[in-house]
Order: sequence, then C-alpha cells, then structure tokens
Amino acid sequence: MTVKREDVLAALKDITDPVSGSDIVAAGIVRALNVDDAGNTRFVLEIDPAKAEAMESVRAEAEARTRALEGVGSVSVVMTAHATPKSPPDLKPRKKAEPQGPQKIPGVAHIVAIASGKGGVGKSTVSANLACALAAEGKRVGLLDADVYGPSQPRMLGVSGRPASPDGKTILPLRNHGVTMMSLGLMVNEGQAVVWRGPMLIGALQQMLMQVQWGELDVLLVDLPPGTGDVGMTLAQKAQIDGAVIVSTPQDVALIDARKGIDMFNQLGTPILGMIENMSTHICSNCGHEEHIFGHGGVAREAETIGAPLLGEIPLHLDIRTAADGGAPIVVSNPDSPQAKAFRDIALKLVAMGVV
Ligand SMILES: Nc1ncnc2c1ncn2[C@@H]1O[C@H](COP(=O)(O)OP(=O)(O)OP(=O)(O)O)[C@@H](O)[C@H]1O
Repeated sequence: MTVKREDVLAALKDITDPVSGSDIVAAGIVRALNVDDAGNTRFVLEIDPAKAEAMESVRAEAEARTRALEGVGSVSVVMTAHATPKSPPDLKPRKKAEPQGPQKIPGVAHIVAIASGKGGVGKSTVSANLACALAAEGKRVGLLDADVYGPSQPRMLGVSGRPASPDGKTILPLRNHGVTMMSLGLMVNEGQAVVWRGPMLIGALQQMLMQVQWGELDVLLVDLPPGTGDVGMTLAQKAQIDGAVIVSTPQDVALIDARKGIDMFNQLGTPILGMIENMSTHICSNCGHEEHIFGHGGVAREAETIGAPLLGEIPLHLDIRTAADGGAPIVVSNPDSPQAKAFRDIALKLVAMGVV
C-alpha cells in the first residue's frame, strides 16, 4: 500500500513551526505537497529567508518523518523563501495635520455666534427669530444649536426626529421655516440630562461644524451656551467666525455677565458685531401698557462703552414666548407684528454690515 497525501500531512502535523508556535501544516508553510501513485513525495516549506538557518532542522525533521512513513517512495523536501506579502493599499484618508488656526467651513460664507453671559436672557429666541428673518430675506441660513446645556432650537423651530446619517460619516441637518438646522439636542433623547465634559463638548462641536452637510450657506448662526465656556472658545479658535452678537437683558446682573463674554471674545480676537437688548420693555398683551420690568437702556449704555453698535431692543411680549414655544418663531407666525419687526430690523442690520 502506497502512502497517501493525508498520511504525510498527519505526520507533518507533529512538527512545530518555531516561528508561529503552531504545527507546520497549520502555520501554512507546507506547500505544493504532491504524492504520486508510487508514493514518491515532494513538498516545499515556504519560509522567511531570514529564518532559513533555524528552519533547516524543521526541514530535516519533515523529511525524516515522511521517509519513515509506510509505503513512501522517494522524498524531496525543499525550502523556499516566501514573498513578503505587500500590505494592502491604505484607503483610509490620511489624517490631516491638526489645523493651525481657525478654519473655514466649506460652502459657508459667514459664521456669526450668538452669545450671552447669562442663561435665560433669550439668546435662543433671538437666534431662532434672526435665522427665520434672514431666511425670509432670501438668505441661505444655517442655525447650529450649540447650547449643550439646554438645546432649545428643535422646539423653537418645530423640528423633531433624529438627523439621518446615510453614509455613517456625515450628518444630514433638518430644515424648517427656510432654516437649515442642527442641534446637539437632536443627538440625545429628549428630556435626557446630558453631562458634557470639556473634550466631549469640543469634539461634538467640531463634529457639528465639519460633519453636518450644511450645503451652501450665506450665514451660519451659532447659538452658543450661556457664559464663557469651552464651546464659545472652541468655536472662535477652530472656525473662522465673522463675529459675535451679545444678547443681554437690561438688568445689571445680566450685563455683568455679558461683559465677561465680551472680554472672552476680545481675548480671542473675535469682533463684537453688536449687542441686543432683549426683554427691553414689557408691553401688556391686554392693555398695551408699556413698562420696564428689567430696566431699560442698560445694554445701549454698555454697547456705547465697548464701542459696539446696539443692534436692537426686543420687547418682552407674551406672543414672542408662545410663538417660540409653538415651533414657529414670531417672525414666521406673525411677521407683521411690531415684535417681529424688531427682529427683522436686526436681521437687516446684519445684512447691511456684510456679515450675512
Ligand atoms: N422677548 C421675549 N418676550 C417674551 N418671552 C421671551 C422673550 N425672549 C425670550 N423669552 C422666553 O424666555 C425663555 C428663555 O428664553 P431662551 O430659551 O431664548 O433663553 P436663552 O438665553 O437661550 O436661555 P438658555 O440659558 O437656556 O440658553 C423662553 O421661554 C422664551 O420663550
């Protein structure tokens, strides 16, 4: 009975490959095994040429074990050097060098940050109304809700649902009232408290800026979180922004915080485009009586001190709140009202300043 291919392989399985530690058959170095009808056996050991000397004993053992098999004819075992497999082409995009300075977002002509020193002064309401007012002027407007502590733009602009990412790399923004919008609030479940830490915030903001398919925009408004935190600083450092609009109520306490925000932008070299006094006067929705709940004129004085324009004064009016809460800002739901006009006038000033 002549020897079979399987018998040879079984014998070779008892030999350990010193390189991989497994047997030489499993290691894949036994190649071109041929056993003919007369039991003549030949095979090749494909080895790393650098290990040729060490592998000679393996070759000798393989030959000896094959020879010892019953019914074997002639035996020939030779070593060949395996070709070092070329590494496959690296299709991954090369990691770009960290951008040195502020970058432009492709397709986005201008970026304007909407900031406030203090929370709850109406920065998001102002951002939503300005975005819609600019869109009504025919501008291509994007609104990035970067207010991670209280993302409110999805509610104010009446959009819900999760943004899609068909390719897993870029994010499709949502659109309503002519405004292209993306909010960190849409990336988390509604009502879920989010504790963002510095590096996460920075990463999330960069993702929003660079991975959202904003398309061609005349302006991207960025609704910043209140205060002088990581987000505002990162935005000013990473993106080429035209400037910041500071929203404040006329109260002293809000103004003190607004001043800190202005200082931060000054240090970062970001121009202050102007200030907006929100909740400037209260006009009673029943009797039309006008009163200054938070004082009046404080922001105008502050703007004068820092040499920035006062872009406008927005009254405190119930309709502004109900419109924002209802998902259609007042410039959309009641565009001819005096409250909407206050926002539209500011939008026109921004256009006249050339930042939109
Ligand atoms: N001019 C206004 N008249 C009436 N209500 C207003 C006005 N401005 C803002 N509000 C209301 O005040 C509340 C706070 O406003 P908003 O969320 O815009 O403030 P914010 O500064 O963005 O707050 P946050 O600190 O959460 O970022 C909202 O309910 C909003 O509808």
